[in-house]
Amino acid sequence: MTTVGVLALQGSFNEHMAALRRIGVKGVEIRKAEQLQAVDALIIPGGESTTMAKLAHCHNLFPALREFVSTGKPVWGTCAGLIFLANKAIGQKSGGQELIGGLDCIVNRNFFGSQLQSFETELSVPKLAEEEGGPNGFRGVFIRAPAILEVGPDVEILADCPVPLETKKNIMSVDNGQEEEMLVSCERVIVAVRQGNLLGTAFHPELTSDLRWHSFFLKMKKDSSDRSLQCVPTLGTDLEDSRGKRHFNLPIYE
Ligand SMILES: NC(=O)CC[C@H](N)C(=O)O
Repeated sequence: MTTVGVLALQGSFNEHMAALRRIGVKGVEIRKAEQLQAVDALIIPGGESTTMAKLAHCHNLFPALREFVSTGKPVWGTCAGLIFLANKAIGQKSGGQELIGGLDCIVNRNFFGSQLQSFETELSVPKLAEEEGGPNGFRGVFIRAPAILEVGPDVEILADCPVPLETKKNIMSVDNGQEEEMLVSCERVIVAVRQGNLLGTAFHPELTSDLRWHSFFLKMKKDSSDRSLQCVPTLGTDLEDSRGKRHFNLPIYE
């Protein structure tokens, strides 16, 4: 049976665990390096990437996380998790932050502005619809979200979105009490990518009732000899884990 690890240091790991339960896949909260050996795929949730990096450093998780990425097992970073997976992040707090790396892209950490500039928008996701069915659109929940500014040649763009007027007007991005100039000249930015075994989304699919990104991720596999990671939809039900503990699905945005 497929087991998916969810990095559970900080951020929206509970929501990813609940999404996995809803599609009938076993999720395991990962807090220690050795736990990674027992999982087939890994989700790095949204939250706050600097804090997550400090916690990962304290728990000596970086070597094991980098090793996991290099094995070719599927790894999905959502929002702060996307920043964590990127080869380069700009707009970091002073002193910088450690990244896992592997995803050949440059992200801007708080591209869309502060928490107050969080927004929701309908994204066009043809690749997701092609592989998972359903509508061409997906409700993107962007919370103090990053954006992908540049991608390498092996990176497939799965979704982009127009830069909101508010972001364009915001030529100052405030971080750590310091104002830093951020000129927004582009009309659209990239918000979802795939590169081999790595998936990155700048938004939060785990906060919606549309589970297609989770199911899409579970079908990513190391090479053609691997069986795809199976999932059995159990929409709308609450599940017991292997120890008989009952978990209730969390409220989601409809
Ligand atoms: N919702 C999120 O994960 C926000 C990420 C945040 N911009 C960061 O730097 O970590």
